[in-house]
Amino acid sequence: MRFFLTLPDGRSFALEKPVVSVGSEPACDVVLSAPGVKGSHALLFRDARGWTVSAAGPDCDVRVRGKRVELSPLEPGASFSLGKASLTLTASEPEVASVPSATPSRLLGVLTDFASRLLVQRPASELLEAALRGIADVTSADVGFLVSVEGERRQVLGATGSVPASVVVDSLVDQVVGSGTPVLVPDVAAEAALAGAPSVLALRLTSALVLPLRAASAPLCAVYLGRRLGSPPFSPRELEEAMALSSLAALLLATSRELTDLRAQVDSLTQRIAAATFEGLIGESPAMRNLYRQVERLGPTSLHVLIQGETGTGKEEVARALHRRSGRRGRLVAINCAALPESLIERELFGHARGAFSGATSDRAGLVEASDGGTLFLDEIGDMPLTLQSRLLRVVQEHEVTRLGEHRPRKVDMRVIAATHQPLKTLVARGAFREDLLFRLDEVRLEVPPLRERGEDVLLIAHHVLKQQGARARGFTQKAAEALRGHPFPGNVRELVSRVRRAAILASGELIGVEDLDLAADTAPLVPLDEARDAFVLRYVREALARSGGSKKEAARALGIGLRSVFRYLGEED
Ligand SMILES: Nc1ncnc2c1ncn2[C@@H]1O[C@H](COP(=O)(O)OP(=O)(O)OP(=O)(O)O)[C@@H](O)[C@H]1O
Repeated sequence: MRFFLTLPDGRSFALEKPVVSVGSEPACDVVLSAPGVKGSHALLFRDARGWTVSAAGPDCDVRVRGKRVELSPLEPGASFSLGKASLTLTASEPEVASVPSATPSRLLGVLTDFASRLLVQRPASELLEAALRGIADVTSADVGFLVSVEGERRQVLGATGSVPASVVVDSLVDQVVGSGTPVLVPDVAAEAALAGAPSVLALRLTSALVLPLRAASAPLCAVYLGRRLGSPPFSPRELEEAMALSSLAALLLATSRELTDLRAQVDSLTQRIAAATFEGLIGESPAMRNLYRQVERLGPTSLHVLIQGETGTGKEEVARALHRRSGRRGRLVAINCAALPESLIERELFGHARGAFSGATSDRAGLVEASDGGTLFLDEIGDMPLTLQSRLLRVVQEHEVTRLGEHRPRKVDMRVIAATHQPLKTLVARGAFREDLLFRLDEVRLEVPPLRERGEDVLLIAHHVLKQQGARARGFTQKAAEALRGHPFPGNVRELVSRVRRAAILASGELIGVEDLDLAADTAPLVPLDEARDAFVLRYVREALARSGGSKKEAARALGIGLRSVFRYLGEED
């Protein structure tokens, strides 16, 4: 059954779309100029029960049998009025027997195929081919092809049979690409403008259906379906089914593209991480590369090293890297001076003789002896009690240790690496740290930069942690990546690692979002504007410095400010 709208001037408008707009504006499907007819006055739409008329707004006068209505079903033959214009819905049997529209099982088959392709990732070209085959099958098209349109460039991406090259320069394809809406031509012969179209001639078509297929940022495609002599024309119902499938296919393509992009991103990050890894440390920022060079140079020497950096920046990792690069055959023995009470540090470090204190039931070597031939790592050296510092000085200076309760010193060959987040010079000034010990430990100093000055390293480490977790999520949303880059990370790498680990457990999809990382910007406490501005300027200047490999001159040039300003913002004297 085909439906028509008979207009006041006797013209008949075929209702071939499921929704038809009526009004005085030229953009409407049915343009009516009569008193009382608004720009966009009414919509006619079709569902399983038939056609319904609906007023487009509260001031649009729509009447059925003289009664004003907002919404009213229309029987075939029913008249209704829009303003002063009277219209009638008429129905007629199609002149040619129609092809039975896709049976539910055929539609279901195509839908199932689409769904299964969502699960098994295929290349986009394969998905497009499958979409074309599915749509051509459901609409019982005699021919079908798919053209991609990128500017002037057109390309046949797939076809159900052989398709001459001339069809790509086709006015129907132009029309669909230009408007982004489908075109249904039930009877090509009746449309003089189309009768000579290359596709119609080359494929000997009697009826055509052309649909747009757009998948996110992918180039627009047109699905061209045709029927030949002997086949009935395409129907509006087939147009609807084809459009539904084309939308689904677009979704399928968009998802496939997203997954492909994500995989490519993960692959490239994996390669970047591999190239940016040095002895367990990850980072490709100039600051970290500089650190790697220093570790490489200092590793094989026997110089004592003082590692300075904020908490959680990776000082212990740097100490381990130095030890591995030292070639020393012994172990790296670590002690955290902040974690133990004074008496325990003493026993742990220096060892004791049997009976040295109550409970000392046997002789025991300390960590200093255990590091013989290797490295002694003294973490949080700033917290080493003053009373123990002189004993430690002897160890560092003389390379000998005396166990508690003994008088005989024992020779040890170890290298000392100490780490601290505290400014030891200030501790010396306060009398809390021995200056002579500082000189001994500070033969060379390594600065581990805070994470916020390492640029993209944040993302590399985040991806590495995610991979290590073996989580379902394989990446971060754009917003989450931006939030990670913008977060100041007061707890440095340790904070980053724990945030990502937690997010990996919480995230339910392929990508970790800002909410999973608990980094929503608006949850941060507000600070006075001046403070926020200063903090931002400092961070930005440091970032510029990091990107310019530490060159203040280059950073100044990149920021468009003078060299003196760079010093000023960094709080340094020039
Ligand atoms: N560059 C890096 N790449 C990857 N992981 C890192 C990096 N730096 C540190 N980590 C990880 O971050 C965590 C903290 O590092 P580490 O314990 O070495 O920091 P720290 O500066 O010694 O901390 P603290 O100041 O508390 O002693 C560890 O899990 C470590 O493996």
